[in-house]
Amino acid sequence: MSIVLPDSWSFSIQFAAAVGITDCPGAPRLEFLAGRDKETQPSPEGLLPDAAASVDVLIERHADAGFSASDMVDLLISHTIGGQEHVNPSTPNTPFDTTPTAFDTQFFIETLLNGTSPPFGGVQPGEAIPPLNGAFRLASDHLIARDSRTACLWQSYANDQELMRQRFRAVMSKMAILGHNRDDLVDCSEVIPEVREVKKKPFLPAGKTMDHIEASCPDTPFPTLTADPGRETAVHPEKLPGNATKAAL
Ligand code: HEM
Ligand SMILES: [Ca+2]
Repeated sequence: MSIVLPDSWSFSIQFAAAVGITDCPGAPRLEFLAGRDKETQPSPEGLLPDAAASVDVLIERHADAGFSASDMVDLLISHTIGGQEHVNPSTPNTPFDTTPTAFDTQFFIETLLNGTSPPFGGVQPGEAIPPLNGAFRLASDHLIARDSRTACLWQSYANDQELMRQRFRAVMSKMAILGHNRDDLVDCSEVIPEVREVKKKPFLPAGKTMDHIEASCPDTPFPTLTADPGRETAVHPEKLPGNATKAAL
């Protein structure tokens, strides 16, 4: 049997995301459903969540789209392989954790380190002080990591790669069918490549101790982690994959 699939931007975006993350050790193998219609209208202004917004507003925005506060945390697992160039253009290509090429739990550890390294030129709207030179922290991630509604789930991922991976797969399946009837789509998950394991165990960046963790879940202590040896870690964005070319331009 052959299936004719309509080509569409949403097909390409979903497919590229599901295939793309398999390049990062630790990523889940996402479900991939094909068969979306062509959609040519731009999204209305103001619908995307703003890194400078309060947690109340961010929770409301996600609720509008059918996502709970816990779903919002689960979607933010994506930031373990993220970075920025538009929130503070004076520090382009700065990552959200020290391992932006690994789909690991470092994002949930490092967002809870206290902020000690203000960017040269000052903190911009949507930015919070990062814990390491060369790293970047979104104000939204900083607040959600510490908010009483989300802090315990946030912390639960700090030392649990498998839970984090499973929850990301589940919430991405939910996001993928927004505005669609699941039964109208075709499950093509088998075309998504196999994934690799992340080798390194969760750690504190060199130079940090447990005293630098701003533990924010009253129910459970933050897991005890060991710091990498050596001098305090500095993140060197120009050494990240893909950035060498950008730096040379
Ligand atoms: C509270 C919700 C969210 C906020 C406020 C937020 C905000 C941001 C901002 C401001 C950036 C930097 C963009 C730039 O300067 O180039 C970013 C990057 C990124 N975000 Fe989010 N985001 C949110 C949710 C999500 C979700 C749901 C996903 C995917 C499931 C996601 C995936 C990413 C990725 C992969 C990057 C890195 C892009 C790159 O490296 O070029 N984010 N986010
Ligand atoms: Ca990472």
